[in-house]
Amino acid sequence: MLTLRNMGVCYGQTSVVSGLDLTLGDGEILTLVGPTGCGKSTTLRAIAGLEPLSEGSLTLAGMQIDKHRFVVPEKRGIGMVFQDFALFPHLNVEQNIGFRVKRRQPVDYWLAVLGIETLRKAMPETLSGGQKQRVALARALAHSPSLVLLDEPLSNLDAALKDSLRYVIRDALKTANVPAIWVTHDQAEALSVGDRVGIMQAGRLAQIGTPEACFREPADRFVATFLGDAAFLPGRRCGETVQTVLGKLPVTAKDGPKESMECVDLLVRPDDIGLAPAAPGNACIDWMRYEGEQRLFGVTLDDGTVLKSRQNHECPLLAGERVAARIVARHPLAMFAAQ
Ligand SMILES: Nc1ncnc2c1ncn2[C@@H]1O[C@H](COP(=O)(O)OP(=O)(O)OP(=O)(O)O)[C@@H](O)[C@H]1O
Repeated sequence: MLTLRNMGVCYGQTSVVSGLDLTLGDGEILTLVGPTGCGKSTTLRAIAGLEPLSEGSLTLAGMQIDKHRFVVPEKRGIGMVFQDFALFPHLNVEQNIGFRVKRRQPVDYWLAVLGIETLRKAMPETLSGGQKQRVALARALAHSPSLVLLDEPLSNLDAALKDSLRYVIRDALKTANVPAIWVTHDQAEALSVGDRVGIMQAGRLAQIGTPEACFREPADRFVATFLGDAAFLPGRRCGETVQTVLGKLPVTAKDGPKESMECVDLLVRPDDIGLAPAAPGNACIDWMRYEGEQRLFGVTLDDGTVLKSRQNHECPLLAGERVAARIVARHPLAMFAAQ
């Protein structure tokens, strides 16, 4: 288990990470996403002991660490997986995995679980990127770490391999039942492999929660737009519903300030909008992008609101056509104060 309390990190006088609070349970995978330079790698480096804490504390496997109590990286029991694999070039696969591991059993076990038994005598330079990353993960897990940190583990691999290897890594972490923090640039990767997702902005956690909660009920507009295509439909609040040009819609109405909002914007994603040919309709198609399995449409409603709609690839609508746009989402929409 890992606990961060108000953790902060500075480079010189510059604070780059601050106020991080989180607890990772046994076997829990947290994915960390955010724009470039927001402090994701620095957070991992501080947890690993490669940067000192400037504020707050970190508790890991009974060790309490803060700016006065430092524990060297080798004593933290953390397994690291990097984007450049970082294998020892002069050691073969089983020697890499077994490096400083006293027993043979975990080496054989992770060779088998990760499907690389036949590569045990291979040298790193003869391996593909995907194979190297499996070896790097096996090496991290063979030490029975109390935490695994993964810094962009898939970013040096091609798209098709990325999609399959992400689940291989997730399954291996779950088999080991070890908590992990997995930094990625890829929102789809973060949402699909994390038990929870943390979205960072300018050194702070803007939101942390289950992938579904962060995607559907983002804490703010930054999270809403960072996690996926987002448009905002203006409306006027009346109780638990909001009156918009697309009808009266249910919203996620809960906490404090939102209660007092009257003029609001509702988060609508491309999958929330249905289109049908209609004259006169209520909208016009501005453009269409063919994506293979689907088509993405840019649509302007008659009141000037600009939205996107994603449809099946067989949808025959074309740019310039009049359409009836409607909300097809079956969940209440997230609501923000109007801007
Ligand atoms: N060794 C360093 N000395 C000074 N500043 C640094 C150092 N390493 C990183 N920074 C700065 O700290 C901030 C956070 O960097 P960090 O690498 O943690 O961001 P990141 O979210 O991982 O970015 P990316 O997604 O591009 O990898 C950036 O402004 C970066 O320029």
